[in-house]
Amino acid sequence: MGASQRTRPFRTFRHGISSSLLPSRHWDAAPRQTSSRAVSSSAAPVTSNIDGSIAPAPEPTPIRSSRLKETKPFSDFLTDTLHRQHDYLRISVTERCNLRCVYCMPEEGVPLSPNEHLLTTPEIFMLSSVFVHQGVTKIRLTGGEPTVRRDIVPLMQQLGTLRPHGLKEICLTTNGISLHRKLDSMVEAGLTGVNLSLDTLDPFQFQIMTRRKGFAAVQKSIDRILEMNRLGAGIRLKINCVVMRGVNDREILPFVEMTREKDVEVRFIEYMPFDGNKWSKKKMYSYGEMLDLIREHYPGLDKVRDHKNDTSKTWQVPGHVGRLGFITSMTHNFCGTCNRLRITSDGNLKVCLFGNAEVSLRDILRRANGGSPIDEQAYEAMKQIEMDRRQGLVPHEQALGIAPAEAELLHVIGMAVKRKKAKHAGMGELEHMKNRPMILIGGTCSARHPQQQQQHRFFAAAPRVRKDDDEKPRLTHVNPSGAAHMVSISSKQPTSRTAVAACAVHFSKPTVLPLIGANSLTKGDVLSVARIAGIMAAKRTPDLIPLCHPIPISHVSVDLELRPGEDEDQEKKDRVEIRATVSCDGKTGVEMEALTAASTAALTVYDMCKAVDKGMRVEGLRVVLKEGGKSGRWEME
Ligand SMILES: Nc1nc2c(ncn2[C@@H]2O[C@H](COP(=O)(O)OP(=O)(O)OP(=O)(O)O)[C@@H](O)[C@H]2O)c(=O)[nH]1
Ligand SMILES: C[S@@+](CC[C@H](N)C(=O)[O-])C[C@H]1O[C@@H](n2cnc3c(N)ncnc32)[C@H](O)[C@@H]1O
Ligand code: SF4
Ligand code: SF4
Repeated sequence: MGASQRTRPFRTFRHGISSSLLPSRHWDAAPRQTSSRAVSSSAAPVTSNIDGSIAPAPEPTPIRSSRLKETKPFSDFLTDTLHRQHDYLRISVTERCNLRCVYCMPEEGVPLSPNEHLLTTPEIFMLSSVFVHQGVTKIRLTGGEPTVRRDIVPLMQQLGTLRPHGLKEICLTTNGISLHRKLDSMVEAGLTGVNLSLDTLDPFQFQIMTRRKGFAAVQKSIDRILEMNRLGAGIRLKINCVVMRGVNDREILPFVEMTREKDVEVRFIEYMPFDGNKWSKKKMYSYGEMLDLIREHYPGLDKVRDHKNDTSKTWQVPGHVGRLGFITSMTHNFCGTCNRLRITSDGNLKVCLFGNAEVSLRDILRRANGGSPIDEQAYEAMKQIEMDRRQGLVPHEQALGIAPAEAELLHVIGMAVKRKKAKHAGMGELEHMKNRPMILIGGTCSARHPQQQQQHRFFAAAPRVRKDDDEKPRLTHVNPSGAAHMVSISSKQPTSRTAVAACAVHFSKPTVLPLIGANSLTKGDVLSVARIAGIMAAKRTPDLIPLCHPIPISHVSVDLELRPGEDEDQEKKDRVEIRATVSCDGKTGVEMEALTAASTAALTVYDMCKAVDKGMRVEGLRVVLKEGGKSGRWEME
């Protein structure tokens, strides 16, 4: 992308859309490449913006790129109102993991998104390409555990093709379990840095902290990196060690010793609270305490100058080859120089690690493919449409293809970045933050008050009609004498069941969504309050819906996503999309609970926004998935 595109002010873009973002040099006379292989690491440097494969690249010489850096103002889309320039993109490539670290994941793992919700490799590449052409110079692949993604190496190869366009670093954060098997091909693809998580140097303690075996495999990965570096690979290696008091704090000094002869940066991370990780202040070992402990044994410990965007504070023991870093998320925030954006594995852009607001980039991309996930074949077809568009064979207004997606992506990214706050909730407040996903409701709702177990007094809702053997219709919620009753489920076996319900609140004004995203409505944090309301409502369903059984719910989550309208005229309005998931181990399904959760969350959004938009509509309440019980899995088409 040329300088003029990079500096184009955001407001100007809103009104003069799309084609200017695809400079003709990217398209004219560009040879069409027909396979995804064409974008592998060995391909000629011909990538373009979102299509990534068909344009002549700028010369990749260091002199020229440094000159460009000096002369080009940074992209306005990636610059926030505090002038922070976001040139570092973290992409989560999977939700899965082969470990269960005590500070990160519950023992049973976390509920995974359906596969089709996750970004495909072409989608990750397309998004990366857009960001790189706007000025992102560093991409970190993370997760979950990124190495468990089957196509992680081909993905990295594709990202490697963005290097001539300004991408300087391709990094990986990994637990190292299977890295040694993929490392060589990753380095060949362009991997420049590995942050490897290792919290202990004791194999038994490893098993306690990760709830899995694998210490030897991690060592193998570290050894292989160091060996490749001795051969000149130049992989920047950092070891991430989360310090928990009473668990692994006795290993701080052995880790410092590791830097004596090994060229690594060992980074001690302050233990952060995440939902379900049983965080407590007592278990958090602070930066100050760690420094005191290390200084006691290494009095000459020296401060090393940090790069302005580093999350860690760097130190070195004189004479040691390696260095020490401290990630002080809990005690000293580093938000003032934040240069990070993140994309979740299901394609949402998050402008802050602790921020609540997310916007879906995946849906914008997929709209350009008629709403379907973009696989390699679809990606090739989209590129072809774009070629045809450039040659006038497809009308410019045609919604399919790459150009409309790219234009909308930049619009949405720019809006989200502009809404980024100065810092997250504030240090110290982190431990009290309410905006975490409330995944597990646990025993509290299943242990209902005995009064809640009684039959319900109301039966105004239309009962289901079932036919008896003699074909006479029978009302299932009414007994033979005509009195309302709850259908007996005593003969049913409990099974694990899940239901997902969805709906949306559509706004009549374009001003509301940004206010919610910036959390600046006078009534408070709309998304958090609505989420809690939905969860509470799910638990109260049998109190609201006549003849509904009280069910021992084991899990409720309510997700709310801000979706900007699809066009300038707001024809498809800005909306908050709501999705409620409820699970139980019970004898009857939980779709009523899911519907109640989704609708209550929607009503709460309505309540909190009615002062700024009286024309809101709650729409599309429906069950989208049911799983478990006799009928197995059902999903709305
Ligand atoms: N507050 C905050 N902490 C972060 C952020 N990104 C990473 N961290 C912290 O940094 C730790 C290590 O993360 P890594 O994935 O290794 O990434 P990193 O430290 O940002 O990576 P580099 O700076 O590129 O080495 C995480 O466990 C978090 O504690 C962020 O955006 N904000
Ligand atoms: C979530 S992991 C994902 C990448 C990869 N699976 C790994 O472990 O490196 C990214 C980083 O977050 C850190 N992390 C996870 N939970 C944390 C917590 N509660 N406090 C501080 N850091 C945490 C991990 O140690 C790891 O370095
Ligand atoms: S820290 Fe990484 S390896 Fe450990 S459970 Fe979390 S995602 Fe998995
Ligand atoms: S908490 Fe948010 S603003 Fe602060 S450094 Fe992390 S991502 Fe940036």
